[in-house]
Amino acid sequence: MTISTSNVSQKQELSWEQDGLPDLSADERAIGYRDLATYSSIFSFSARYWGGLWALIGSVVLIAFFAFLTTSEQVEERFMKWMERVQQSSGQDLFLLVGLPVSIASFSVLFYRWHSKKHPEARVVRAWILSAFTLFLASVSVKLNVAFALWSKSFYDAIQNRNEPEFWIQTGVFTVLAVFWVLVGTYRQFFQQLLQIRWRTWLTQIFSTQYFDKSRFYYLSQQSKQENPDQRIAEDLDKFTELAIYLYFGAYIAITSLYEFSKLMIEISGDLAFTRFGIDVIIPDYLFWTAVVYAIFGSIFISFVGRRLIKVEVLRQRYNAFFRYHLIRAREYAEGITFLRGELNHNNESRRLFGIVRSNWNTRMWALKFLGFSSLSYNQASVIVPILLMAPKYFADKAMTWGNFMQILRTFGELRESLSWFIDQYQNIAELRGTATRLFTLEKGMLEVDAFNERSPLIVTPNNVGGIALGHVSLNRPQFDDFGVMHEQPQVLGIDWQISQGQRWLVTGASGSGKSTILRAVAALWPYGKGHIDVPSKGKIQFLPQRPYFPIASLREALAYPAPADMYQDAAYETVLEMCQLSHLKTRLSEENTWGQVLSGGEQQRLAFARVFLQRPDYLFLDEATASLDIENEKTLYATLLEFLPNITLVSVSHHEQLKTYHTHALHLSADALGGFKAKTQTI
Ligand SMILES: Nc1ncnc2c1ncn2[C@@H]1O[C@H](COP(=O)(O)OP(=O)(O)OP(=O)(O)O)[C@@H](O)[C@H]1O
Repeated sequence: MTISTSNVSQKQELSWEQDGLPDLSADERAIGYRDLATYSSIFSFSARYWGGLWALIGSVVLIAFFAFLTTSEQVEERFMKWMERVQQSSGQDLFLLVGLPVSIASFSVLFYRWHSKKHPEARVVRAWILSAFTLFLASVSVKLNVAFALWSKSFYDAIQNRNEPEFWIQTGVFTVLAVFWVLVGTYRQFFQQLLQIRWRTWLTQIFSTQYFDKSRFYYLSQQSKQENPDQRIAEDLDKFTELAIYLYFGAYIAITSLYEFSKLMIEISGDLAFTRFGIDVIIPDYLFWTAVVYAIFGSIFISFVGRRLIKVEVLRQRYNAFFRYHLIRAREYAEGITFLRGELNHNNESRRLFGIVRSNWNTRMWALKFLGFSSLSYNQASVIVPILLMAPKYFADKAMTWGNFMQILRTFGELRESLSWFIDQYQNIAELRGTATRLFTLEKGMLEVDAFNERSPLIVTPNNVGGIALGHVSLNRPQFDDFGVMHEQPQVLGIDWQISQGQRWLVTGASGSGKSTILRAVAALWPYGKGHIDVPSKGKIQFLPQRPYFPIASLREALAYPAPADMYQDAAYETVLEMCQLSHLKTRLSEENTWGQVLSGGEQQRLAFARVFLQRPDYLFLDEATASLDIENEKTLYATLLEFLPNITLVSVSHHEQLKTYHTHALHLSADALGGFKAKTQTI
C-alpha cells in the first residue's frame, strides 16, 4: 500500500507531556462526602453474602467469640497444660491428646469438602465456615506475635548474659515460632483469597444477571447517566471484595492485637516518676499511654491530610474508564473512523482524555505526597520515640535488662501498629468507599430503571387473539436536560393500528419520524409513551434491526444466536445460506470471527435473513433490514421469504417503494401540526 493520508504522528508537534493539565476541581466539588457510600451501607451490602441482616449480628458474635478465645488467659493456660501433657505422654495418651484432635480436624475438613460438593447452593454455610477458619488463623497469628514479643526478652537476655545454652534454646524457639508464623500467614492469605473469589463470583452473578435481565443494560444509558457500568461489574466488584475482606480481617487483627499488646505493655511498662519544679509526678503505665496518645494524634492528623484522596480516587477510576472506553470505541468503529480519516481526531481525543487522567494523577500525587510526608515521618518517628521514652528509665533503673528493653521496644511497635491501623489503611478505606459508591449507584440505577418501566403508562400485554393491536398509542423519545435529568419529548402521537395474522405491512415515513420507535414499542423495549399494545402470546416473534448483531464466534453460532449452535443440522445451515445467496460462506461454518466486522453490510443483512429462515418466526419485523442490498437482491430475498414462510405476519420498515409489491397494507408517518408525527394506515 503506497497511499497513506493519515499522518497522526507528524501532526503531533508537542509532546503530550507538555500539555497543560485541565482543571478538574469542579468534578471533585461535584462529589459530596455525603454522596459517598456510608460505612453502614457498606456493612449491610457485605452482609448479604453471609445471609443478610442477621449476618451482622452473627459476625459480631463470631468475632467476639474468636476475640475471647484469642485474649482469654484461661485458653492460653489450657493450651500450655496440653503442651506439657503432650511432652510427657506416650502411647495411648499421645493418641488421645494429639491423634484425636487431628483426626477430628481432618474428618471435619473432609466432611466440609464433601458437603460443599454435594450442596453447592449452601453458600451461606460455606461462607461462614471459611470466615470462621480465617478468623481462627488471624487469632493464631496475633498470638504468635505476642509469643515473639515474649521471646525477645529471653533471647536478648541470653545474649546479654552470654548464656550460650539458653541462646541456642531461644534460637530453637524462634525457629518453631517462625515456621508457624509463615504457615499461618500463608494459609490465612490463601483462605482470604478463596473467600474473596467466592464472594466476588456471587456478586458478579447477581450484578451481571440484573444488568442483562429485563434488558436493563439497554435502558440504563437511555434513562440515567450511568458511567461505564461494565467497568463497575468487571473491576469494582473485584476491588470491593478484595478491599473489604482485607480490611475486615485486618481490623479484627488490629483490635485483638491492640488488646493483647496493651495488656502486655501495661504489665511491662511500669510507672514514670520524676520531680519537676518541686512537684513529684507519677505517670502510671506511662509507655502504654504514650503509645496510645501518640497513635491517636497521628491517626487524626493523617486522616485529615488524606481526606481529599477519597474523591480523587473515585475520579481516577472514572477518568481511566472514559479513556479506555474511547479506545474500545475506536476498535469497534475502526472502519468508520479510518474512512473519514478521523484518526487524528481520535488521537486528539485520546490526548484530551489522557490529559484528564494525568491531571487527576497529578492531584493524587500531591495528595499522596502530603500523606507520605505525614505517614512516613510518623513511621520514622516511631522508631526513635519509644527508645527516647524508655531511655530515662533504662539509665535510672539498673535492674532493667537489655531483654526488657527489646521486649518493650517490640511491644511498643506492635501496639502502635495496631493503633495506627487506621492510618495505614486510610487509602484502602478511601478506595473501598469510592468503589462501593459506584456499585451502589449502579444498583440504584437498575432499580430506577425497573421503577420507571413499571410506572410506564404504555402497556404491552400478550393475548391469545393472534395478531398485534396498538390502541391509542403515543410514543415519546427520552432526552436529557442540562442537569442530566431525563424528559420525554413527543414523537408519534395517537397510533391505532391492527395487524391481523397473515397481513404484511410496509411502514414508511421520513427519517427520524419514529418508525423504528414503533417497532421498539411492539417489542416492549420502549417505555416512553402511553396506550395499549396487544402482542400474540403464541407464535414466535422475531425482530431484525438495521444493524444485526453477531457474536464473536463460529459462523454456525452466529447464525443460530441466541439459540445454541447444535440446535440445527449443518444441512440446515447450508440451505439457509444458499437461500440468501451466501453459498460462499458454507465452508466457513466452523470459522470463528468478528462477523459483524469482516462481512460487508449487505452480507450481514443477508446473514440476518438466513437466521430468520433458520428460526422460522410467525411474526417478523424488519427494520430497514434490506437497506444495504441492491434492488435485485432485496427482491429475491423478499420473494424467497414469502415462498418459504407464506403465512408469515410481516411488518417492514423501509424507504424502498419497490417493496410495496410484497406487502398488503401500509402505515405512513407524517408530520403533524404539534411537532410530532402521526400515523395513517391504508391497504395496498
Ligand atoms: N435511544 C434513544 N434515545 C433517545 N432518542 C432516541 C433513541 N432512539 C431514537 N431516538 C430518537 O427518536 C426519533 C425517532 O427515531 P427512530 O429511530 O424511530 O426514527 P426512524 O423513523 O426509524 O428513522 P430512520 O428512518 O432514519 O431509521 C429520532 O429523533 C431519534 O433521534
